[in-house]
This record gives sequence, C-alpha cells and structure tokens, in this order.
Amino acid sequence: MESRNVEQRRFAVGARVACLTADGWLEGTVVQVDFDGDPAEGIVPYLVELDSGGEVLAPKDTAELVVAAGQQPAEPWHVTQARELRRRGMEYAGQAKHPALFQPSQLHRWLLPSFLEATSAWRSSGQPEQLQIRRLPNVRLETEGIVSFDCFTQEFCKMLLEEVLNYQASGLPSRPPNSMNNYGLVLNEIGLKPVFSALLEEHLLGIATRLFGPIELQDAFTAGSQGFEHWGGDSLSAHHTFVVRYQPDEDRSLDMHVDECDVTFNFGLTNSDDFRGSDLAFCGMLGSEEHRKHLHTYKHRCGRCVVHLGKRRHGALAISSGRRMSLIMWCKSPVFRQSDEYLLRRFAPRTRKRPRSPDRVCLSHEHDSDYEEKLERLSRQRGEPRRFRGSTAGQ
Ligand SMILES: O=C(O)CCC(=O)C(=O)O
Ligand SMILES: [Fe+2]
Repeated sequence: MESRNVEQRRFAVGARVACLTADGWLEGTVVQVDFDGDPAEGIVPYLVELDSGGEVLAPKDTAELVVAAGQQPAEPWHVTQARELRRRGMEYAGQAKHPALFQPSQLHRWLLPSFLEATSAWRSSGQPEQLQIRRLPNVRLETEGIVSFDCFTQEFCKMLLEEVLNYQASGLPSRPPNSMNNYGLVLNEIGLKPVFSALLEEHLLGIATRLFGPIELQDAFTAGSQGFEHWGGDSLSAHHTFVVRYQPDEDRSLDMHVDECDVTFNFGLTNSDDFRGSDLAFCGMLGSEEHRKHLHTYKHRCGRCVVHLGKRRHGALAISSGRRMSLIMWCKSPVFRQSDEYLLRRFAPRTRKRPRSPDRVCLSHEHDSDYEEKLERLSRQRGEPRRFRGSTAGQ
C-alpha cells in the first residue's frame, strides 16, 4: 500500500500505460489514480483498464511495474514462448488421460508411503531437523554430494509416461525440454506445474534443506562427506520440470554439463530392464580442480530419485538398446541467488592449484575448448591409434 499523493503520480487518468502482469506486459488506460476500492489491497496507485479486457491494479508507482505504453522492455523470446506454451497446455487438461495427475491434492497417492512417512514430521512441524535423511526409503549416499532414495510408486511412473505419450499424440505444441535434450516434454507447460510445485514445497524442500541448506541445518547422514555445501537448498522455490527420453535412434547420450539451477532432482521413470547403458556419470563441481575428474556412475531405477547440485558436472552415457525416460526438476533459489554467499560459490575461484588432468568420461564436447587436445592425449596414453581431426570411421 502507498500513501495518497495524487500530484506526485507519474500518470493521470486517461494515460496510456503498460503494466507488468502475470501474463507479461499488457497495455491499457489508467481509469483511476490512488484507487481505494479494494479493502484487501488498500490504496493502490493505479487502476488500469486493459486493452485485452479486464482490469489490473498497479500496487506500486514504479517503472518496474508501470511504464508509458510502448516503453515496456522487450521480453526475451523464450519467456514469450514459455507463456504461450503454458496457455496452450492448459487446454490439454480436458483431454488428459489421467486427470488425477494434475491435481495437487492427489500428490500423496503417487508417493511411496515410506517416503511420505519420512517427510511427515517436517511437514507438520515446519522444523527441518524433524526430517532425517536416513529415514528416506532405501537411501544411499552415492558419493560426495550425491544422494539417492526411493520416492514415486511404479503406478505413478507408468501413468506419467502414458500422459506424456498422450500429450505428444494430441497435436498440441511442445518444445525440447532444455537446450541439450532434444526429446521429451516440459511438464510445466502441459498443466502439471502446480503438482510439481507442491512436490517441491511439501517434500523435496525439506530434503534439500538437510542436504544443501545452511550448514547448521544439514543432516548428520552426510556429516564427514564433502560436497554438501549451502546452495540455497532451504529456499528453493522455482523449478523447471521436464521429462527426457533416450534411445539409440534419438538422443543416445548427453554431453557433460552443469544445470541451469541450484539443486537437481532426477527421477527414473522406466524400468531398468527396459534399456541398456544410459547411466549417469558424475564428475566434480564447476570451478574446482576436480571438475573433470570422474566421481561416480549412477544407474537409474524406476521411481528412485538422485539429487545433486546443479553445478556438479554430469552427463548421460550412451544407451545401447531400449528406451530410458527420466523426470527432472531443475530447482532454483531466487533468494539465495541475491546473497553474497551465492556470488562466492558461483564466481570466486575455488582453488589456485592447477586443475587435475581430466578423465575421459568427464570431457565435454560442447563446453571444453581443449576437448580434442585432451581426448587425443588420453588416447595416446592408452596406446590407441592416433585420431585425425575431421576423419570419419571407415574412410
Ligand atoms: O539423463 C539424465 O538422467 C540427466 C539429464 C540431465 O542431466 C539434464 O537434463 O540436465
Ligand atoms: Fe543435467
């Protein structure tokens, strides 16, 4: 609420303005200044009638929220595209194969009872200490900074895969799930975002707090293990949630990379018998001397979650047969990203020592400018025949 001061308002009744709304910048006309019509809002600087229909209240008289019509900043193309896809995705709800999947109130049905049990005391008390990582079903400390546990029921995995196929058969638009995977679906854009927001808020946030939250909230389960630094695990609130698909004639593997997020939850959706290969290889943290050293290889299992920091290098090894699908939540903490601690984690040099010589599996074709050179050196060390740049097998 702002105090009444009509003379100092930037716009008068009748002015043409653009307002930042949940649907992006929308143009309209100011119909009241210092509007006092909604007891819940108090006095708000402007009531604007939108050209597209409806009205909007501008809660503050600042250029971040209201500008002269035509002066609104250009929106990045991907924001416009994502909004349009979400709008079309909402139409899908009526054609869904499993409408219950779209209801946050049904979420508990898709989670294993033992998983629900492990997060319940934290959920009801709000105290992170009440969530004990060791009580997550079949929990495993895979290696430093990486934990896995059972989470979803088999029924959920099957239903979600059917839903993805059903959406893809509907003819509604979709796009690749991220800038690296070509096959899959962004679940946030087919009407499933509220369900995964509930999963994050009601369950995963507690786990992330205990693994990647402030040091005083971290769980004894990982005590003595490296790799469990504070990356805003206690304030994750945004997520990009999608399904990826690998098969020999589509995406066979995924180059080594770090994710555009703070904490990643990756859930297997397909049975281990349905594919061969396609393991997830983990290396060191971005900026560390271990960044290109191999740490661990993880085998996906249906319904099981593996959680790691987004800035840990990882990639999917080649699939040799069958099909693997996984559900991935890239989770971010906008709050933590404003902190000095984040800047330190993200941008301060971690070490002055020389990075250790890379392991082959951790090399990235896309991100390492010395990829060819290192690959060649590693091949020579292993006594493999010399590779020639640009040559193709069989020529
Ligand atoms: O294939 C996987 O399980 C991992 C995919 C991945 O790392 C990603 O999409 O960021
Ligand atoms: Fe990733």
